[in-house]
Amino acid sequence: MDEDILYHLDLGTKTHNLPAMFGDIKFVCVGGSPNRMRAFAQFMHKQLGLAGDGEDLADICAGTDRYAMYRAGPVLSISHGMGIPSISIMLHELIKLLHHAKCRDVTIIRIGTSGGLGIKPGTVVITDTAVDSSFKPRFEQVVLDDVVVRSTELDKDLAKELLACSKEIPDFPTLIGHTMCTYDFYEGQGRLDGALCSFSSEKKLEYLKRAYEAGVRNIEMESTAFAALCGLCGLKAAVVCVTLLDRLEGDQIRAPHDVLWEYQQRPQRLIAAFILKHLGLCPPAGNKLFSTN
Ligand SMILES: O=P(O)(O)O[C@H]1O[C@H](CO)[C@@H](O)[C@H]1O
Ligand SMILES: O=c1cc[nH]c(=O)[nH]1
Repeated sequence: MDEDILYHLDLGTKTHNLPAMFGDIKFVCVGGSPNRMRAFAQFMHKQLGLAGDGEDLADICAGTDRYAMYRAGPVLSISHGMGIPSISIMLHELIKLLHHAKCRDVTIIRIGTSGGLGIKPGTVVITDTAVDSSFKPRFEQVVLDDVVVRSTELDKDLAKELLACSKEIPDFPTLIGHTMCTYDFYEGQGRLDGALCSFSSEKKLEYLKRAYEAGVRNIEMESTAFAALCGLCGLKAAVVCVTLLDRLEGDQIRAPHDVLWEYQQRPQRLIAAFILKHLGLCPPAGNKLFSTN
């Protein structure tokens, strides 16, 4: 193409010098919420010891209110909204952006929240395989009038490396497991508390227990599309989500806001440790990486 307009990011090959803006990016972190992704960029800014306090980082996609994007050194932090259609659009444009910018050896990580299955709330789950609602490692994409089935394998070595990094952060549990990706938060995740509910509590528990038996440890809404798209485009990818509740115990997220905020920081702290290790850096003295106090 003579020109590529990345419409939802408000960036383009003629309007922006993408190699100058992004050519040195090595880590891309994505997550649903714009505020979380700004907080992560500010946190990375401090961890990397960059100049200034990082409080006034500019939103690179400020010209659109679809997604928010921030950078801290070689780390790009982008929001993707909720659900597969939203993350798919963002990933198509992000992957083209990395291509136009001539980025090399990029690792991409989704840092999210999820519902846990049979594990303590606050546990961080590193996904080995993203599975669909039938516990199969596949993502079905409609292309023209065909349903194309794509693999959802993630990089196993990267998952193991992240688990090894988690050993240095002992104040929360981290484990590797399958992540189930659904098209909905309520009926699609077997919740009884939506506006509609068409099944019994017994049926719900029987389904969630079968998911647990199949190796599922958490449930969220983007991982299969993320794994499929990143895998096909040759990006090393990982999914790291904290669990906000145990779905075998209930449906509503009842933890207070300060607890939920601290939970959200757990994947961020793990990924910061991973990035610093890769860059051969140590966290600054008195930082909050290894302790919440
Ligand atoms: O915490 P984030 O990244 O938004 O992800 C999870 O939270 C949302 C639902 O509350 C879904 O998008 C789910 O995947
Ligand atoms: O239960 C939950 C919690 C967060 N995100 C989800 O998709 N499900």
